[in-house]
Amino acid sequence: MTALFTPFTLKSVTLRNRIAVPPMCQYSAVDGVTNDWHLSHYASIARGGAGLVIVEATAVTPEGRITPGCTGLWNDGQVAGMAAIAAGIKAAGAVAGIQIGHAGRKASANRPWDGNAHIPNDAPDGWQTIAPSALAFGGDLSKVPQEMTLDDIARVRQGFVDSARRALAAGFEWLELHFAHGYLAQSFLSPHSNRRDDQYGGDLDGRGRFLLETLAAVREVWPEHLPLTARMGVIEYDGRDEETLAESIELTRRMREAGLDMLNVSVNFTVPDVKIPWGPGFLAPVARRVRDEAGLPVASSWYIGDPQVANQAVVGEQIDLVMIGREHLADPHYAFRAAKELGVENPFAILPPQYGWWLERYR
Ligand SMILES: Cc1cc2c(cc1C)N(C[C@H](O)[C@H](O)[C@H](O)COP(=O)(O)O)c1[nH]c(=O)[nH]c(=O)c1N2
Ligand SMILES: CC(=O)[C@H]1CCCN(Cc2ccccc2)C1
Repeated sequence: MTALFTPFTLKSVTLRNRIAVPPMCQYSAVDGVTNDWHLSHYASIARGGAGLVIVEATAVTPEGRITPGCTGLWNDGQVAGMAAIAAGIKAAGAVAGIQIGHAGRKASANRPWDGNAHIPNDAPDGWQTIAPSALAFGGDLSKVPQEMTLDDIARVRQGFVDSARRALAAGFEWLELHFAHGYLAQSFLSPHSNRRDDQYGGDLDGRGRFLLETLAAVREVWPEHLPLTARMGVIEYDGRDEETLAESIELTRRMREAGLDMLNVSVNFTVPDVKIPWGPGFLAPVARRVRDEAGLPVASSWYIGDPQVANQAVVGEQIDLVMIGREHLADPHYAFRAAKELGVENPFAILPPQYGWWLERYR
């Protein structure tokens, strides 16, 4: 059996293979509401044969969007569109997941193809950003955020809880908390961005509190039998990697005890000037370390698109689930192509019969 194409069971959910489409912003929503772009995008990518499709970072409050085009679940009017997307993913045979988050000091930005930079607060589609401390990310994201009050923290934490309820109502069976990539939760954890001197800052207990409290609060409303996961940066590549990794693994242990079912291991992106050693599967050994030392299944990502690299990452028990992003943008049928390349028997069964029946018979 080719490891990449073996099923994976987490709680009561079984994926048909180890290939996941990670969340990838489409920047195409209006007031957080999805439309036909999202419906066709997610259905067509799910038809490619991946086991799990995770819908893009979806904001838990309006000011938590990265751009004005980001999706939201901060109100009930956003549920119907998400329910149609979840149904389309399931109809294609994949498990429907969704990521919920808050962009923190990286919010209120233009779409990448509109320059990626912060939108001024007084512009029609800009807003005041909030974060653990009044420290700007830097570069094109130079707006100084407002330091969050304890009420802000409680409101955003409740936003995660309410969005999780709406995700469940929409029919999603896999929830991922966005604790990575320099957004709000990650910026609580990092000493680079969290200089608070109250119970949400200081040592790991303080800097990890928002993440742990949010996880515990979401666990209360997310059914025990469905996977509750988080994506978290565990390494910054800022010269302090050993400390960052040790803290991240310790926090992951605590989150596992609080009900986390899997960690999706990623990079921090908390500060702009870092030296990330990009390369095929470069993060897999780091993910393996988190898996072994924190004692829970892990997913991971970043340049694992080559089917041989992806398969090896599973065979070598580095990661349990391979998140393959950009390759799916280039080819929604990535899983079919990988199956052919890895010599899986009957790769045509990976695709829906509308496509597979013909491709198998007339080559
Ligand atoms: C267009 C686009 C949009 C997003 C992303 C990427 C890209 C290209 N990525 C990161 C993505 O999930 C993935 O981890 C990275 O792209 C690395 O994997 P690949 O090297 O692309 O397979 C991303 N990550 C995340 O946690 N939430 C998100 O919403 C997004 N959005
Ligand atoms: C929302 C999120 O986590 C995303 C938004 C888009 C950029 N992502 C990070 C990224 C950087 C470089 C290449 C691919 C991806 C993070």
